[in-house]
Parts: sequence; C-alpha cells; structure tokens
Amino acid sequence: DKESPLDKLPGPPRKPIIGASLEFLRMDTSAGDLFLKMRCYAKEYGDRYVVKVFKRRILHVYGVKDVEVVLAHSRNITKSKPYTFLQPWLGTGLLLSAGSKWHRRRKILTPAFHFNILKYFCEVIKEKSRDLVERLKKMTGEDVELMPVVSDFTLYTICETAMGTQLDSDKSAAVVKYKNAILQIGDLLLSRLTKVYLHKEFIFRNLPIGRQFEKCLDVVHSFANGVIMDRKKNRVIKNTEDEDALGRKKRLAMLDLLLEAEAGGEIDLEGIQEEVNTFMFEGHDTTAMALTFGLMLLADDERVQKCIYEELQGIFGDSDRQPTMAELAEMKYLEAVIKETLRLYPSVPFIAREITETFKLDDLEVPKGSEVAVHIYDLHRREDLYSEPLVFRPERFLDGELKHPYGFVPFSAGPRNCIGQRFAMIEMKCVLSEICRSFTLQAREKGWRPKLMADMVLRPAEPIYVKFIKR
Ligand code: HEM
Repeated sequence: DKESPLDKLPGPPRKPIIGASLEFLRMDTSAGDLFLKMRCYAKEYGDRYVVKVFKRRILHVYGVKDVEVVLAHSRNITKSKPYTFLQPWLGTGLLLSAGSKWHRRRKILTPAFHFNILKYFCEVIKEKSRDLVERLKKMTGEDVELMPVVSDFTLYTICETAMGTQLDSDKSAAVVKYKNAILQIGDLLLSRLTKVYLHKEFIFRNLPIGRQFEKCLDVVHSFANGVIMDRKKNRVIKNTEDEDALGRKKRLAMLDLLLEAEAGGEIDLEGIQEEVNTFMFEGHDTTAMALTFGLMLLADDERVQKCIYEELQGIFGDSDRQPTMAELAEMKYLEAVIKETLRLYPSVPFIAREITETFKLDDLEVPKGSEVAVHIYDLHRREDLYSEPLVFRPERFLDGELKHPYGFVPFSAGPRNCIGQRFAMIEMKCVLSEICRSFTLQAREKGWRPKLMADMVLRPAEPIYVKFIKR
C-alpha cells in the first residue's frame, strides 16, 4: 500500500491493513447510525477528512471551494465503487455509467426534458396533482402518513409522463410491491456498505442478504419490464406535433425516444431496461422525499403557508383553474420554499466519484485511484454560507443571502448534474400549489423533526404525519 498525499489529512483512526473499517461494522443502519456518524466526522475533523478502508482512501469534502472543483471537473465523472452495488438493478444507465457510454446516453436522453416536452408533461402533472388533492380531501382532519401517499403521486407521475404508461387501479398492488422493494434495496445496500466483507460479489451473492437482494431485483425489474412492454404495445405516436382524435397534441414520452433509438440501432433492449429502471427510480424517489420534507416543514410553519397562499391568490384570485407554465414560473415565493426544503433536506445528500485523473484541491494532490465524497447535506448547513443555517426561512433565497453558486447544489452541478431538474421543479411547484390552495396543513407536534437516514436518497427514519384541513 503506497503512501498517498491524502494520508496527512485527519479522519477516523487508521489501523494497519484494515484502516477504519471496524468503525462501521456493527452499525444499525436502519436507525440512521451511519448518517449520524458522517455528521460527527464532519464536526470532528473539519472540511476535509479521509476515511480509509483497506487500500481505499475516501476523501470527504463539504467546503464550497472544494465542492466546486470536484463537481465542475470535466473528466472526473466516474461514480465511486459503492455505486456498483446498484448495477444489478440499474445496470449502467445514465446514473451509473461513465465515459463514452454516458456521453452517448446523455445525448439521446437530453431532448426528453426539453421545454416543449415539459409543457406536455405539465398537463399530466396537473391531472395527477388534482388526483392527489381529491385523495387528501377524503382524509381531511386525519393524521396522514406522508411518504406512502406522496410517493404514489410521484411514481404515477413519472410513469405517465416520461414512460407514457398509465398505471391503472389494478396495478396498485404492484406499485406497493415496487416501492417496498426499493426501500428494501436501500436497507440491504446500507448493510452491505458498512460490512466490508460483503463488498465481494461472490460472498454477498451466496449469503441470505444477497438472496434477499435478488428477490427485490425480480420485483423492480418485472415492474419496469411491464412498463416497457405496455408502451411498446400502445405506442403509435411518432412526434410531438401529432394530434389525437380530439385534436389535442400528443406527447413524446422519454421511453418513446428510447424505442426510436432502438429502431435506429443506437440502443438495445437491455439499454432501454437500464434507463427505464434508472429514471423510474431517480424520477420518483427523489421528488417524493423532497415533497415529504417540504410538506412537513410547511405544516410546522403557518407564516410560510400564509405567504404561499397570498402569492397564489395574487395569481388565481378566486378561480380554481390550474396553473399554466407561465404561472408556475411566477410562483417565486413557492420556488424559494422548495429551494429552502432542498437546502435543509437535499434528496441526494452526498455524491461520490472515483478519481480517474489526478487533480488538485488548492495544494492538496488528490491522486488517481482515490475516491471523493461531496456532502451536499453538510455544505447546505454551513454557518459561513447561511445565517442560522438550521432555521427554515425561504426568504433567504429571495434576498440574495447566498453569494457562492456552489453553495446550493441539490441537483449537483457540472457535467453530471441532474437531467430531471426542471421536470422536478415543475412537478413540485404544481402539486404544492394545488395542495396549498386546497388545504391548511397542521403538524402533529410543533417543532418536531424526524431522525434521518440516507441510502440512495435522504429519508426520514420514522414516519411523518400531517393533517390536511380543507380551506
Ligand atoms: C427533487 C428532485 C431531485 C433531486 C434533488 C435530484 C438530484 C440529483 C443529483 C444530486 C444528481 C447527481 C447524482 C450523482 O452525481 O451521483 C442527480 C442525477 C440524476 N437525476 Fe436527479 N434529482 C431529482 C429529480 C430527478 C428527476 C425527476 C429525474 C428524472 C425525471 C432525475 C433523473 C436523474 C438522472 C437520470 C441522473 C443521472 C444524470 C447523469 O449522471 O447524467 N432526477 N439528480
């Protein structure tokens, strides 16, 4: 094991050969212990620290300048090793791929999120938002557990927009199974991450945990395959300008772009499966968590709810019509609320890269072969970037408090930023505006905040309940 410039940095004690691997071995990952430990490390060791696990050196950063250098780097865009644990599920789809494959796929998929397409998607999102409001009306006054209800909304939305597939009510059991399998995959991933002996594929596969993982894969893959087959069967539209029998313009779903690329020989069925699995997961779980935390914060803050309501009254008056894209863009206060939610609870709390080309952070050389983890969660709570960083105050995004462009990166930044960023903002604005026009929200317990955990995304480690009271 050759010495590395990173060895000079602080971090949990490194034992000979095994490094710090014992620190993680007995963790209760389901209770968020790993998440808490990372917060303690940041406090104890400062802006840059290294966790060594056998020969792997993982540099952890959350200083704004370091974050900028890492995320803006145009060639260090390979994801770090633990992401490979997700490959049996997501293949090397857009999230996990690297090199020329990533470039090719990004090029095929970028048009799927063009403004004109988003305009068509917006119609579906509005429909789904209304459905959610109707569902919540039936539960008025009850303590509603947010996560299952909200993630239904985001999953149906991604399927009916990007995938162009309707999830009929007879599929509701399959939807629940799919969502539970993803949660279980998250748990298994965390267990595997903290137990270094499970990193080896052949050991993992042959233990009960690996067999459980296999079962989850069957569930998520068969759900995604159903979506692909359904679209293949029903696809008739060739471009966005086509009209249906009623003269309404038709939408070109992302899945259609992929199927066209298949016909043109640019991608094969396996490639399509990778992308459908990737987008179904990234496109629903991230927004579900942001909305869950957002509704929790709103329920706890009458003042902010009032400001949103006033903004919406200014746009719609007493009319109950749904927003146009232009009106969504007018909702500046609501946008600040969403940003403030993503600051405090970034759905993707950290991202990690494998360094394929040696680079420098100031004077510190970060050698090829090491890994870098960027902690968006800790960056967003820095006192030198945000005043009273733990306080929920959307106005900070209106009064120009943040000076550094890399101080707020919930969608990452640079070449590997989130391809669904604009989609997500439209979806969140649309549904939150519908909810705030229809209900006032009440927290179960004033000032309460859940424990947190992070697998692929940041989640509450305990259920969050909110009351929806009809206006
Ligand atoms: C609140 C919502 C969302 C947040 C906070 C979010 C955040 C992120 C972040 C931080 C990354 C970088 C991940 C990394 O480097 O490891 C990312 C990538 C990605 N996101 Fe999102 N995302 C959101 C919604 C969406 C939606 C709605 C979609 C799809 C419709 C989507 C699709 C993707 C894909 C495919 C990638 C990989 C892009 C690439 O590597 O080229 N995301 N997202």
